[in-house]
Amino acid sequence: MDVFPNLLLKYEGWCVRILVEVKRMFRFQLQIWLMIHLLRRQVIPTASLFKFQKNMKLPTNVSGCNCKGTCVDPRTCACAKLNGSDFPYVNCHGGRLIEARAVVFECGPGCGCGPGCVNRTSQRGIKHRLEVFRTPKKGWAVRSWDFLSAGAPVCEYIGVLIRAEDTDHVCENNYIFDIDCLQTMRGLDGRERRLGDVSVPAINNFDGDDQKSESVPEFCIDAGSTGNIARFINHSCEPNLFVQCVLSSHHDVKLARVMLFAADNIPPMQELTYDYGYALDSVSGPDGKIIQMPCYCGAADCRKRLF
Ligand SMILES: C[S@@+](CC[C@H](N)C(=O)[O-])C[C@H]1O[C@@H](n2cnc3c(N)ncnc32)[C@H](O)[C@@H]1O
Repeated sequence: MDVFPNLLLKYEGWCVRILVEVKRMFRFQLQIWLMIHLLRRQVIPTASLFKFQKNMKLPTNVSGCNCKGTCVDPRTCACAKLNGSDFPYVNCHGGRLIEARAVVFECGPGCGCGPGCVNRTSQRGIKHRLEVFRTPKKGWAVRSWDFLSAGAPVCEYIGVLIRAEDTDHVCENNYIFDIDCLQTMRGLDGRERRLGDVSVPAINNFDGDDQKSESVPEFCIDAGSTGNIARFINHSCEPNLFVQCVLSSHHDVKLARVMLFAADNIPPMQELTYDYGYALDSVSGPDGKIIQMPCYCGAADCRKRLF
């Protein structure tokens, strides 16, 4: 008489076990599907970490402001003072850069304020859904699934921080970004033309005109082997992003962080581009001969060459 309830119990046990197994398999499959989907579409939601070349001496951290929580008063915040007694960001939608500057001084590890401070806007990683896609003539490119409003931080240019002299022997690396805040500011087809007057702070021997002729980058970011989505962003002669040098932990402009911000309101799925800022005939090969590269940005005022 007891056999029947025992069988029922056993059957129930099997059912539960099967259900648990199916659930586990489903979860595993879902994970694999998500991974394949992300890899295929290359939607990369977060920024990767910076790496440094061996033997690279990094500048010491500066002591920052004494604010608490979030910085609000530009008259008392030491970091705001470095930005001309103003905050470079407006506190909306996680921070928007008001205007392009030679350098933005953000709050850093030496500051009293917390991670929610508006003057740490560029330090919060990628906030928009960016996608790498294939173009017919320019290889890979980047677009956003989300609307980007003017001044929104898009991503940092991440890679291995190296000395510029160590790239001289490197041929065929399309992913090297020279850290040159003056060039970024005053580049041939750069932001200056688009944005008119910009502030160049007189600090740390970085006072614009005097340095103009000496502007030779000492360091660069090599995203050839390690990088993030920024390495896939193409050049345009009429870009919708701009490069902004940012200092947060130290004040060495030669080693500034390189951030890309939206220059305009950018509708979803529009290719994201910035001005690489090359001067024409400025790139030569190992034999010393000038190399030219055609530009396929398609802008009405395209220079027809990247360099
Ligand atoms: C930083 S990578 C950008 C991502 C690259 N398209 C890829 O497939 O990896 C720079 C290289 O992309 C190509 N590129 C970028 N912008 C271009 C443009 N406007 N016209 C032609 N080629 C471009 C050039 O080969 C350039 O050296």
